[in-house]
Amino acid sequence: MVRQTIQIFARVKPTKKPTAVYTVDNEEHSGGSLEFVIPRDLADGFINNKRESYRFRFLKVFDQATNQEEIFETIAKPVADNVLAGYNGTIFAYGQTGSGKTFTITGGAERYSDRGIIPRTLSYLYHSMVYTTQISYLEIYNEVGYDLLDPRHEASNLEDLPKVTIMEDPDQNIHLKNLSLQASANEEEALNLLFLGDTNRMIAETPMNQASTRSHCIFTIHLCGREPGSATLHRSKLHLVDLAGSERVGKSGVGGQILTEAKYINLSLHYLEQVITALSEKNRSHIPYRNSMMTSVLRDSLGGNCMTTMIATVSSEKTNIDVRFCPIFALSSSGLADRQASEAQGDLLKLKDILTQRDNEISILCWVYLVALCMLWFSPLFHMLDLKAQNTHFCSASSSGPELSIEQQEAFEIFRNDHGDRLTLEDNKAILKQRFAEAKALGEQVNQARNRVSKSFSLPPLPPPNPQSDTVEETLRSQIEEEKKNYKSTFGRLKGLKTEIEHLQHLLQRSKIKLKRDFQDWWSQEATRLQYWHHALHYGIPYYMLHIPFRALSSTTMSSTSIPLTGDHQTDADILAFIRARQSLLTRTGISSSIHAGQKRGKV
Ligand SMILES: Nc1ncnc2c1ncn2[C@@H]1O[C@H](COP(=O)(O)OP(=O)(O)OP(=O)(O)O)[C@@H](O)[C@H]1O
Repeated sequence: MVRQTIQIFARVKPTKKPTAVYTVDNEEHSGGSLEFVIPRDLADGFINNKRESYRFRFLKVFDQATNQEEIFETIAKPVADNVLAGYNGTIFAYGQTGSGKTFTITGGAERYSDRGIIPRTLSYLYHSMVYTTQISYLEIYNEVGYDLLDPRHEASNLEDLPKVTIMEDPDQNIHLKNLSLQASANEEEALNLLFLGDTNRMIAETPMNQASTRSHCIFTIHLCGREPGSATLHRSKLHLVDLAGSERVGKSGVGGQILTEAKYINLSLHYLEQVITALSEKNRSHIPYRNSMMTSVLRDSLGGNCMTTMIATVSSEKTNIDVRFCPIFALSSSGLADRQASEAQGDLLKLKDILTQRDNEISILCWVYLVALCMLWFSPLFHMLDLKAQNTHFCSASSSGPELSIEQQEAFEIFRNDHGDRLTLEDNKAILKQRFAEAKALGEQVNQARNRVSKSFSLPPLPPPNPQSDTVEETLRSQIEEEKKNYKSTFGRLKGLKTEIEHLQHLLQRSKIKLKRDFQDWWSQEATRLQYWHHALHYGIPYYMLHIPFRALSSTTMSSTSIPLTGDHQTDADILAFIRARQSLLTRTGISSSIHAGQKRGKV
């Protein structure tokens, strides 16, 4: 297996504020370099021997103008290709708080073109080949793991959520308990999971960044697929890691919970540095993975034939730049990046080596597989041969043959007599027969004892059935049936009554409304009538004249008087004119005489 080098790139965050003086130098063969010039601060004292220039080497340095597409093409695409080929991969964003790690890994929220490595990689993977894909999103906060895709995240406190724990099987494979693997059939589903996880992340405001991510987040894409035309399935995973911002505790001016978080963050970043430095050392046998949760989780995806890429994000703002305390520069100054730069030229050859090596490994694996298959087929034969050999061996050993090994002697221990001499096969058979007979006799005794015990504990026999109780039961049962029937019919009747009552209530309601309307009509007519009566009395017109139904008068007759029958705004003169007109009309039509007659008969 060819070991892959860990590749480290740097990205300078664009800024509008005054920047520290820095220069970027990207040479084709020797990689890139980033140099900062930080003038000595006189406030530090008269004697100040601090360095003013800091130069760091990376595989490539991306300056402020670099866009997200370029970052994906150079950094993430090669790793994604490697993952598609069946190898694990990890991409880290590493840097000070506010230097652009989340922007690089997830992306900015303002423009579509600001999409970061995760969305672009998902799009690339889904367009590359048909794979079954699963997503997990782990958050490591203060060295405790949480599942960011756990639906309970929104409703519960962090402490109430189940903690993700690391378990190791005998083959030293890592398993994460309580971390869900969510199947995502397409890019959209995967992006939804990313957004769900991002909303659940632990974010706090720090003096250096208003929305500083306080935890390490590992977005893992688990792939399972086969290359076209191949029957072999391969599994691989790609970890996209947004590390919590490293910060100088003194400088960030924080306390309380944020100070605790900062301590955890810095400590875990320190352990990560240790692992990365150890991986880059050629003859290093022990890699300290177990020191932190993050390195334990990423153990199978760091170093070896896994492609590990780091992008060191740098903010060139004067207030933020403190190269001496940014851990990534510690890595760079430890010579790791230097080594990588010089190794950059050999990468192409190495990749070729890897592929040849892989081909060799595959052919070796095929041979091993073939041999294993043969052994599986012939194993019964081998077993028979082995038994035969053992038998011969034993028979010869039991007489006067060669000495047995200690294990064989222990296995054959029962075949010795009281003096420790080995017995012949016939003797052994006899002993076994005798022991078998003894065991049988013992079994017999146990059975007898069991019978005795069960007899002494047996329950009294059941009383014979009582015919009288049967009839009582029968009567009771029929009574219950009768009651049930009664209940059913009563229930039916009640139901009918209820419907009837509801119907009557409805009718009542309607009658009430009608009555109200009739009363209102009657009342308005009565009011008008009273008004006329009042005027008639006033002007000496007999009461009976007003009792002639208004409808008895034809509309034509009324129109000739041009006085309306009813009206709220009639003047006294109008009403008087109406009464007079009615008086003359009654006289003309002769109705007044019949009224007189009726009045006399007491009908009016
Ligand atoms: N390359 C860039 N281009 C444009 N804006 C950027 C770039 N890098 C970062 N930013 C902006 O800078 C701000 C801080 O960036 P970001 O949140 O990614 O920093 P961070 O390193 O993840 O911080 P922390 O460690 O505190 O979470 C954001 O508003 C982000 O949009």
